[in-house]
Amino acid sequence: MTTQQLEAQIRLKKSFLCIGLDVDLNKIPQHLLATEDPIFEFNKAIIDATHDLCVSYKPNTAFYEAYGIKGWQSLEKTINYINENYPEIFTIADAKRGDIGNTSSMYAKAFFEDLSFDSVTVAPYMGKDSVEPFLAFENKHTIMLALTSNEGAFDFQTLETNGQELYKTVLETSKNWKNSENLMYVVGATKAEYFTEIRKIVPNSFLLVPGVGAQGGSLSEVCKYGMSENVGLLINSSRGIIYASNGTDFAEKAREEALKLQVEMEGILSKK
Ligand SMILES: O=c1ccn([C@@H]2O[C@H](COP(=O)(O)O)[C@@H](O)[C@H]2O)c(=O)[nH]1
Repeated sequence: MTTQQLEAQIRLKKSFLCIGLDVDLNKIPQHLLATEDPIFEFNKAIIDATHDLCVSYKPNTAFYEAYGIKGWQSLEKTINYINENYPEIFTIADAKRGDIGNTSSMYAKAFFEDLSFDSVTVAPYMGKDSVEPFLAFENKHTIMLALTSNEGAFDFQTLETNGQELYKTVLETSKNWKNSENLMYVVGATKAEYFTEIRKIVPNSFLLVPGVGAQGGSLSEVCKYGMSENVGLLINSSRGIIYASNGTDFAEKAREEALKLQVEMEGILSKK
């Protein structure tokens, strides 16, 4: 999917919501455990109930890898289901990969070719040659960690190196990499006060913003400081939506939570 197609979906749906599909078998409704593939059945119901309210789904691969080969099969079925039934949705494999060049190329093939995700998250720690293999894929997007939502973000990301905070160096340096137009960045919703500075460096890039909902980040604060001319934000909520209920009404309740965020987003977009 191109960036322009994603922007068109945001305008059409009046939403820049990304729903996180972080499926934990201990948290999903009991009745699904009797099915052959509880993870897929859960995702399918959530997707069918919410696809018109969001522009993106983000399975975090940890929640699938934790269940071995069966989990990976559930991930494959989930991405195929989205691509076949809702091809307008922007898909994110939250896998936080990155390694020496030839290994990164194989990670990129796994997520972009084998699984057909639109994007994958990567860690910037190994530098340019670990990220450029992902950027080489046309109409695919590499979402690089910049300033994460957790407390540990302050351990390294905000430390000063050569007179500026490391996350700023990551943003600035990566703009010069080959095919950098395929880059997006992760910035946590819990760090809303940093968005003004971030927008000075990457005024037009898409930012994937996790941390609204269960982690307490504020949607309105993020939008106030982080919204670009073309919106440029994908706001993620996972647990806050998908675990709204663990009864038979789980998909309905997930829709209600997604709708609350979509309505807030529509309000923000109308004032833009
Ligand atoms: O800085 C980051 C980067 C990634 N995440 C991931 O996003 C979701 C958030 O889930 P919630 O349940 O809405 O808190 C999850 O997959 C994280 O691993 C993040 O939270 N912060």
